[in-house]
Amino acid sequence: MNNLESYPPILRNYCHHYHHHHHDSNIDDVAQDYSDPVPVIDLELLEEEKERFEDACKDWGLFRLVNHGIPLTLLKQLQEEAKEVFSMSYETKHATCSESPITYFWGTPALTPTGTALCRGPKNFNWVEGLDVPLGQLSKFQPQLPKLDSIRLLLMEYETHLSRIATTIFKVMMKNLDLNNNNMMMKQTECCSYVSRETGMVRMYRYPACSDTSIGWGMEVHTDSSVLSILNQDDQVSGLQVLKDDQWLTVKPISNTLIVNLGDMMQAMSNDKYKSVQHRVRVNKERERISICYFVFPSEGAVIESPNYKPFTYNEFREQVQQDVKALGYKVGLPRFKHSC
Ligand SMILES: O=C(O)CCC(=O)C(=O)O
Ligand SMILES: [Fe+2]
Repeated sequence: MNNLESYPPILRNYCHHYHHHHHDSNIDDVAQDYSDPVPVIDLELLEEEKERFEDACKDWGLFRLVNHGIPLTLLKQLQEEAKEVFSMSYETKHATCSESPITYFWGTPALTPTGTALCRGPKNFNWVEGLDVPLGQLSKFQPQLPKLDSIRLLLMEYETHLSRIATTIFKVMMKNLDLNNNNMMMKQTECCSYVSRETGMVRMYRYPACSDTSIGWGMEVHTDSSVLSILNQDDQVSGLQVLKDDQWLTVKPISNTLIVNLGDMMQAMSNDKYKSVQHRVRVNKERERISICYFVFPSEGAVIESPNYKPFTYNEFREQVQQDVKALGYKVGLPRFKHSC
């Protein structure tokens, strides 16, 4: 591991013995062959290839998006700049929390910001650092650090693409689910209530390499609470795994593709026809991994209604999740809102 001072102190202690192993040859899990069981969906052919798209939503809850219209240069530049931001010293990153809406965390993001993970022991937290970026606020502030300001501008450009993609995908889903004339949709004026730009966010992650196999996960098994999540993952280093038919599959890094996963809100809106997919992130032994994840949510106050569920808003869902994590240590999620509960 190079650039030791960029890592949170506990991570340094656990991984510093490793850096002399770092070399680029002999990396077995870089995708060289493009065979990957993950369904490939062409953004321009969502309606033409309806069946393939429907199967991906029902059987996988995840797909690989191609022909997404985001310039490859933008995807790569974001990856590079995210890497640079993470390579700043830990103290610098930590200090950015207090000066801008962008917040830095490490350990478990769900339980949050810094500090709390310290007392839980090095093997009990997630092997990840992250930056939380509320997209609705990007145009309203200017970070002092030039690196942060530069990534802020890139993210603003990226966000216009992501919201276009999320809206396009969501509209076709609503059509396929035959929800266009549904009560839920009629009450809210537009589908945009369910894929809101204002509440969208990006989380950038760095998963440090770690050869210590007793170290747990980059991120433990979970489903996303979002409507949709769109992931720009490192195009060299793998880590993301998805549960399909009770088996864990590694989602290969393939340049110029995005990974879209359906979140809990989408599963509820579809009345469980579509799946909010379970996934996790493994720690890579040899190389650190960067991923940039976009989450889109319903707008504040948008009510989710479907036969299996009591009507609820995303805010109610989020609060319930926070409460459960605090009280039980894990997220219960959708079952809390089912009629049978
Ligand atoms: O880093 C990744 O590949 C996935 C991250 C993720 O699952 C999440 O942020 O919810
Ligand atoms: Fe996730």
